[in-house]
Amino acid sequence: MGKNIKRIGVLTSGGDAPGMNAALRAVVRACKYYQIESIGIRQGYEGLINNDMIELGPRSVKNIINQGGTILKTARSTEFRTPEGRKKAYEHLQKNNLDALVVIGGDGSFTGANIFHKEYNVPFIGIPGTIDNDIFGTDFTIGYDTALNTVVEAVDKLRDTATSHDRVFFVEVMGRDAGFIALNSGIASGAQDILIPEQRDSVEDLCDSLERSEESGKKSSIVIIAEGEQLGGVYEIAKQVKARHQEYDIRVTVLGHIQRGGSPTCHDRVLASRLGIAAVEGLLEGKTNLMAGIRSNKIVFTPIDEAIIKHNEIDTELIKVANILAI
Ligand SMILES: Nc1ncnc2c1ncn2[C@@H]1O[C@H](COP(=O)(O)OP(=O)(O)O)[C@@H](O)[C@H]1O
Ligand SMILES: O=P(O)(O)OC[C@H]1O[C@](O)(COP(=O)(O)O)[C@@H](O)[C@@H]1O
Ligand SMILES: [Mg+2]
Repeated sequence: MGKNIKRIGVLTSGGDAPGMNAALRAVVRACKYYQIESIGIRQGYEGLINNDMIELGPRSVKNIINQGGTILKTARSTEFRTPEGRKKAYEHLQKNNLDALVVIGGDGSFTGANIFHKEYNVPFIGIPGTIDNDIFGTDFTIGYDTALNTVVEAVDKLRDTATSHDRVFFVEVMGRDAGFIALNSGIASGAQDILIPEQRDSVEDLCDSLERSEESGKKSSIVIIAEGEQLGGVYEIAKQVKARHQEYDIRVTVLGHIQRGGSPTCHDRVLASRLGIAAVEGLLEGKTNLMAGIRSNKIVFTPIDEAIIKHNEIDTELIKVANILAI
């Protein structure tokens, strides 16, 4: 076993994501399997700063594989962004004899862990947990598949009412700076147009698309807009379309945090289970400053700097698919 790791601290940080519990369960059970101890840190980095931790064993994580959210709770900790906050965190880490950390979170959480490592040399491995799927080094982040399915289910319902009233629906989905949720849910829910931050869009193009839809005989349309869209917010975009087409009966729906909850899909549970075990095994092999991810269905470790700085490109084939099917 590498680096004398006997006690691992595990935390969930940043925005919660369905499947974080499944990842926690896998970390705790892998620790037991490899005969080391696992300690749960509550509320992300806040728990390190406030010494809020709990010993975990295989039975402490029973009945959570199917639960959304995170039983450890999560936080966006402003104090951890300060050297003083991280000093307190390190003191409590030492007090609890933690030899390494598993950080389940997004790019922000990894940035924090990286800075902490540079200052105090604490080994850590990150597990990508965010619905946004915006992390380089993995084909999928934990929670993304569940969020996609939630969006598709919701848009299917909107389609029923859109069709009944011959309306145009503008639906805003999450994705702070990324269009993965929008693009994939848009294809799966049969959207007429999909607006994502990675692409240059214009209200003119959007109107063209809606006009084409009318000309081809469609009586109602759904437009999916990522919250990070550069053109502006969904209400503003809807207003601009209405100004050009007063005859359109437009409605706006912001799906919001409903996308962050719910029981994780099979895909997210399996992904989380694999990554949780990989993170523990990585630490025991002496690995650090890496993110465990999955690419082409194989576990891969990516340097954390790369995971933070690089970005997954939007697949242009998917954009083509969306365009062809909107005919
Ligand atoms: N530059 C930073 N320095 C120290 N800690 C950071 C930094 N960026 C993020 N963090 C920590 O990670 C937490 C989670 O980051 P956030 O961006 O909110 O979510 P996510 O990890 O989901 O991207 C922050 O609340 C903060 O405690
Ligand atoms: O939960 P909050 O603080 O309202 O933040 C909302 C943001 O969190 C997300 O749901 C997930 O982002 P992170 O996983 O990076 O935290 C984004 O899609 C959204 O922009
Ligand atoms: Mg983030």
